[in-house]
Amino acid sequence: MTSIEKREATVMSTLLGPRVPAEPAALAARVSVRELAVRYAPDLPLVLDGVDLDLHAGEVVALLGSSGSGKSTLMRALTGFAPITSGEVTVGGVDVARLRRRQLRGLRAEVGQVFQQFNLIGRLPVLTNVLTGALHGAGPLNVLGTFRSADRVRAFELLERVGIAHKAKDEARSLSGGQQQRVAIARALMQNPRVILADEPVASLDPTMSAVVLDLLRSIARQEGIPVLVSLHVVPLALAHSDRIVGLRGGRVVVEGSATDLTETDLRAVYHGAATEEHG
Ligand SMILES: Nc1ncnc2c1ncn2[C@@H]1O[C@H](COP(=O)(O)OP(=O)(O)OP(=O)(O)O)[C@@H](O)[C@H]1O
Repeated sequence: MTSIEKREATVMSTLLGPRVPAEPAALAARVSVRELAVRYAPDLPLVLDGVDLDLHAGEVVALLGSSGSGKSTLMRALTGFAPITSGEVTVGGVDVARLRRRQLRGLRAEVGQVFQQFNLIGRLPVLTNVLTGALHGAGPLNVLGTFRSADRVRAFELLERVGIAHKAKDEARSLSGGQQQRVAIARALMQNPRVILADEPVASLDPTMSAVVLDLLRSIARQEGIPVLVSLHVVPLALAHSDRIVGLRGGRVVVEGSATDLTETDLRAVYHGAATEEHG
């Protein structure tokens, strides 16, 4: 350790207090949710109630639940877009509820998001769409509206990674749904994300393309070590393309476990249970 490093270490330990043995990086959850409750307004009921969730490097976790069970709200809470009424949400060790607006922007820059409707800029070339992922960070756009060449190289590599580099110059709107979703994934990767949140990413795709996109997310999770949280409405897709399942019903986690161990009873708890409660 140099003398500067020693001085920094002393300052940090003064600021942070005695050193607590850290969890090994590979075991520490990238995302941790504890006893999360969300209420959108004081006069509205809880939308999430006592939710626990961990996301680890390299895993795909599928979020199941009927419409209105709180899947999107849980994802929004991870980026501070849903109010954290009580409980704790940490992303990369950062307590989301404590962040000020500017810090929240920083956090969002490190969270890759993939949506059902792709959210690309249709009239812009595919490569430019991927490059916009870099804008979340330091803003490498210069006054002429062009991007740094290093970013262009990286964006092209990411298009190769998702298998559509040959479409780099095409307008995004000219691509098929499956291709557009792969552009959206490349854009998310351009952010060098700590985690990827995919909210119903295959709801607009046919079964073949759904499998391609979910396979891609899984290979990214494994190869890049990025946890992926994906909400899905099609149970067989969740079973085939995720490592773990978290089932929400009425804002509570009612099922949590390995995708290979999910039983009919578990599924009933997630779906039929809700219907029984509502209509019974
Ligand atoms: N901004 C908001 N203000 C008030 N209530 C909201 C808001 N957003 C969502 N809700 C309510 O929270 C509940 C959960 O909604 P959410 O969108 O999280 O469910 P979901 O499981 O993602 O549903 P879907 O599968 O239909 O997308 C619903 O009752 C919804 O009406």
